[in-house]
Amino acid sequence: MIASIPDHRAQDKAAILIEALPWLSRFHGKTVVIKYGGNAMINEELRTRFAESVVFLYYAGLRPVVVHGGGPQISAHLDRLGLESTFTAGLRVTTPETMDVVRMVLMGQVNREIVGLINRHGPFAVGMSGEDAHLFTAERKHAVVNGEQVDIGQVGEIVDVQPGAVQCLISDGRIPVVSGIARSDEGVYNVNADTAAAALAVGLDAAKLIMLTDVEGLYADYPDNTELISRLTVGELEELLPRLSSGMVPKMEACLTAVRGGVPQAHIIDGRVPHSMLLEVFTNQGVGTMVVDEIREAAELGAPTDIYQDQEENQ
Ligand SMILES: Nc1ncnc2c1ncn2[C@@H]1O[C@H](COP(=O)(O)OP(=O)(O)O)[C@@H](O)[C@H]1O
Ligand SMILES: CC(=O)N[C@@H](CCC(=O)OP(=O)(O)O)C(=O)O
Repeated sequence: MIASIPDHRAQDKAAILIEALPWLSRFHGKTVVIKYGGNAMINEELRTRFAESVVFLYYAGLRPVVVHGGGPQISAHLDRLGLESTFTAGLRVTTPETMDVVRMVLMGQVNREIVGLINRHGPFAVGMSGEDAHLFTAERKHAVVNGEQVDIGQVGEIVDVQPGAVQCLISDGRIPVVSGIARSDEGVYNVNADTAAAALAVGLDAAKLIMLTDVEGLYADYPDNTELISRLTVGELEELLPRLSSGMVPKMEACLTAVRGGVPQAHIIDGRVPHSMLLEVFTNQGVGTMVVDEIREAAELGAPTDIYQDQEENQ
């Protein structure tokens, strides 16, 4: 009997699947922290596709951990209550009244919805607040405007991460879904979700931090020029940071914290594109903006680079 040859479409699918092989091998068993921003969860279709991608990563042998935001959802709820949203240097000015709404929307609405969507596929997702089991401990953070410190209320800066409870969930085959609220002996704090995701990625020694947002990645000269920067070293990012504007500031600072803290790669990708996360993890071309530490990368590849040569020349 002669075996029938599959048509071209089936062969194309096989080629796409086999392209993922080196990435499956590289990331098998590795923890990947995914920051899911409020702007990338604006409709049911996107939220459903996001949950599918997370479950796909899980079945592919990675250990996904989700840290979610919900800024637009918090603002919408404050608006319904007749309360104004005020941001200073990209951070929400958080009065005690605002803090109650932040906590309610993040844990009672956004976290529940993500957990529910992932759990359509099996008993995987477990929701947690950064307050649980001392996951995130914070201190009060001040914003800096024109070199002056400005009081922005109950906004926190994470000073300690105890990832034990998250690690237990991962070992038990679960997908932790974490909101960026932090505790302290004085009370609770509202933490920017990008910052919380970076702190957790470092605490878990993650192989990657992926941030989903509502743009393709980091643009070189936003808003005048939307040319995408596809790869950037921590040194280049440090130089660029003072010229960035609000939304991207916490995001790029978070990439810097993660990579400086030992996470090999941090990525900003477009959460409006269904399954963009899978394109980032499993395809050769990648998507969005990737931040790497050039010295660490060179050491892993075992190849001499200009940096090492420069250092030798300077010695
Ligand atoms: N250089 C830049 N490149 C891309 N986007 C930028 C840049 N500077 C500012 N932004 C803004 O940052 C926004 C993303 O940040 P944010 O609104 O906080 O998203 P999220 O809810 O995903 O955390 C973009 O929609 C864009 O308007
Ligand atoms: C201090 C601070 O600004 N906290 C954010 C927390 C949510 C968040 O970061 O959500 P996105 O990722 O969707 O922007 C806020 O209150 O909006």
